Amino acid sequence: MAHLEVSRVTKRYGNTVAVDDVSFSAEPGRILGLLGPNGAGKTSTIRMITYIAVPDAGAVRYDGRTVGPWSQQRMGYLPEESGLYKRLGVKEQLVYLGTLKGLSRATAADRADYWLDRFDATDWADMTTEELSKGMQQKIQFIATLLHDPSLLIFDEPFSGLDPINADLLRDIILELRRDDRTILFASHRMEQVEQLCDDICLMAEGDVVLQGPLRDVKAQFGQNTLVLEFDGDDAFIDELVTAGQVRVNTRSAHRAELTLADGTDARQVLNRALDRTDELYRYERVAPPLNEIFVEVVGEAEAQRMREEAAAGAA
Ligand SMILES: Nc1ncnc2c1ncn2[C@@H]1O[C@H](COP(=O)(O)OP(=O)(O)OP(=O)(O)O)[C@@H](O)[C@H]1O
Repeated sequence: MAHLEVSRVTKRYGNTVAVDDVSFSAEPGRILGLLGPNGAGKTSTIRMITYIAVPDAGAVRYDGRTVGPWSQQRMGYLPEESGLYKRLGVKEQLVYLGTLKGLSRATAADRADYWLDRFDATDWADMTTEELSKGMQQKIQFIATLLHDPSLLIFDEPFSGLDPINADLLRDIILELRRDDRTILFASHRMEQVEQLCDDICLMAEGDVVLQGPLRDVKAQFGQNTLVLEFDGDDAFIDELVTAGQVRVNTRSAHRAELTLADGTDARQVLNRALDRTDELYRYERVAPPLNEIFVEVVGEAEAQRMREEAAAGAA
């Protein structure tokens, strides 16, 4: 079974240790979320997996063998920045990129047609990349990543620039690839996306892995300190709880709030307050914290805030 193993890798640039003794593995049929703020070392790690860079120490193995030019043929990498040729036609470019990965022109053309159709992009086949919107370019780049049928896929912020409909389409295709037993690595700042899509996570900060494992196990470690409330009526009780230091607000809208209990606060106090102040409390649930809160706990509020700002900037 094809399997990716990153084993004690270190990468330095001058005095900067971009990646410091990092280990993790990724399995077929699962999606591993590589998560962390800017500068955490995600891109440097991906560059070693894809053999664009070589580790100063440690090794990356795919299917038991150290990565090299051989493994590049079996990997598909969607980088954060577009790597398309602006002046080439969409299909012409896909065929060319396919031949670079070892496909015959005929096979590359057939696969390009198939994927253009799946992405509802057949009409763009003769347009040049520079004529396309950022979201359309992202779809073409995604197709280029899949064309040679790689068994390992690495997606760096794959949803950037996509509207919700296309993001759903992309998500469906990623899940289809997972069902097809590909090994998938998904790097992102967007914790809610990682949470929705990933089976396993690897959280990096400043070159180190600070948390890793199956998402469900990671969440279970952090207990059920989160409350989901849905209600009708006045929501001022939430402000009172915040002012009293009993909860923090994760998300809040007119009839729904997701709150994190402060240490030492009894969930019952919050329940009683909600019952007392709202017209109707129609949902009260204790759940594991969202990934965002886990991140706050592990790396601190300042770093988490920085990452939320980056995610917001990336989504704009
Ligand atoms: N080619 C390079 N030369 C010098 N320093 C580098 C180089 N590439 C990365 N670094 C440094 O290494 C550290 C890790 O960077 P890296 O790009 O791997 O992080 P990242 O987690 O991918 O961040 P981002 O989310 O911004 O892509 C940073 O301090 C960065 O400045």
